[in-house]
Amino acid sequence: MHEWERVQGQQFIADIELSVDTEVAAHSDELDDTVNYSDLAKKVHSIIAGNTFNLLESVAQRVAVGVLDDERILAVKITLHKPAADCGVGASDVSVAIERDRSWYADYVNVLGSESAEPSSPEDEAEGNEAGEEPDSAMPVVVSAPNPSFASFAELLKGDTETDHAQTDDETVVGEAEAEQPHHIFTDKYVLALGANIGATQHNLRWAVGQLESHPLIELLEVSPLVKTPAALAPGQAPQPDYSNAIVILTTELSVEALFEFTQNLEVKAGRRLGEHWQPRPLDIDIIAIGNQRWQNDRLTIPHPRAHERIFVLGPWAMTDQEASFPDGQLVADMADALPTRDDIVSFDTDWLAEGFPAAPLVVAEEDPVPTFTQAADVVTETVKSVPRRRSIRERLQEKDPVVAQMERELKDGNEDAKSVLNTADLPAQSPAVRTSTSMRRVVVRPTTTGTIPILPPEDFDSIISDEAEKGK
Ligand SMILES: Nc1ncnc2c1ncn2[C@@H]1O[C@H](COP(=O)(O)OP(=O)(O)OP(=O)(O)O)[C@@H](O)[C@H]1O
Ligand SMILES: Nc1nc2c(c(=O)[nH]1)N=C(CO)CN2
Repeated sequence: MHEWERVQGQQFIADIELSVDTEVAAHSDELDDTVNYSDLAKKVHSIIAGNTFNLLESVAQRVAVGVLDDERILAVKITLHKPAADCGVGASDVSVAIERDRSWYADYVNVLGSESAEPSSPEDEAEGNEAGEEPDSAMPVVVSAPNPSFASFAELLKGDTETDHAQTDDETVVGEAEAEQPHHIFTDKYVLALGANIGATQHNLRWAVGQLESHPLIELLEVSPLVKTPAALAPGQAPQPDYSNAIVILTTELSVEALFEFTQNLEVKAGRRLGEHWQPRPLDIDIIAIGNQRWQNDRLTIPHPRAHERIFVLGPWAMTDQEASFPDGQLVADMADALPTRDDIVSFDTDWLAEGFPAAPLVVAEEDPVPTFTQAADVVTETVKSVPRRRSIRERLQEKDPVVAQMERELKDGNEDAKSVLNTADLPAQSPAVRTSTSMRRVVVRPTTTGTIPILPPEDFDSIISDEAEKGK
């Protein structure tokens, strides 16, 4: 494909042959029981017109994925014509024909799903430890606390940016290594929000980022710091442990539906149970935004309908991409700063991927009850109108988190549920670490480092806060 063709556009003609079971529709005579060719034509049109491709083969394959997103379609043959192809001897029709079926689609969507190790239980992990090594019973997450005097989310990590990206001898910049590889041609940035508030939260979030990172059709661009916030609850919902959340920004050749299916599978593999809305969860992945696209179907609404009021989405997103905006032009950083829950980020960790990507999630066994807490967590309701009680970050850090305190007490009393909630049994790292980044740059990979992070007594936060403030200058 020539450069001018990509810039000026060109005409394509797609012949699409579907393999569909027509038996049901033949009996019912209902349009809903078969594939509506008008809907399909619109979809194929939006795939071809809405993306930039280098090769006819890429266009054809992307159309095949879009067609097979409808699981009633068993197989598809696509012949894609370019009637005005410039072959150097005058325009002539050039075409590519491909055939794809459901089993190809399943592999395509879950390329790694079939290869990755089976989820392991916390018990397996404990057994798998190196000789004599005790699982770390310390609270592993809080390594850095927000600077209480930060001016805005966009400014928050500015001081960190250079250090984060200074390349040392043993780091490889993925962007440079990739320079020789073909570039992904899909330009829209996909913004995903990851969250977890039960089980091995940090472990499972790192695993999920690793799964996205190693999917051959996904190019990971950015991962935000891991932020901790009180659970936003529906009115009347029982208290829950605090959430850990992060934003991942990527581009992909998967269709939105295929990406969604992949992320839903990750949630299931991490042990997500179906049930109550907004129940505590070991892994949640939402698609927050896709470039400036705005649309809705029966499974997805883009942008995510509740993203604009969630500090655990806007905060880490703004820290990662200071220029990010919603399709209406509003800056994510401004929206984060305007939220009444702005100060609810009790801590954030910019180095949370340093230990690399675990090979498998840690799953709390199906029969285990979801842990219950006898002491209330901070409860905020997720509507901007009801402003939650606000405490300063400093206050929050000085008081011990009530849920953590409660769980530590329960741990002392030998309560195993509390142990799993305290995220105590992270696997050793399996692959190079991706550092979180704080501006729109390529992900930096460096060799794995291991080590445990001790619980910090509250008084140590003061020195962290002043160090952070120093760094921010
Ligand atoms: N942008 C989106 N990203 C992810 N899921 C979405 C999106 N838009 C709509 N959904 C739908 O939401 C469903 C998830 O519902 P569920 O009750 O589990 O939501 P949740 O993740 O618990 O809460 P929330 O969507 O408020 O974060 C998905 O099955 C999906 O169909
Ligand atoms: N802090 C926080 N609260 C939540 C979250 C979340 O990710 N973080 N997700 C929810 C349902 O998706 C409900 N409440």
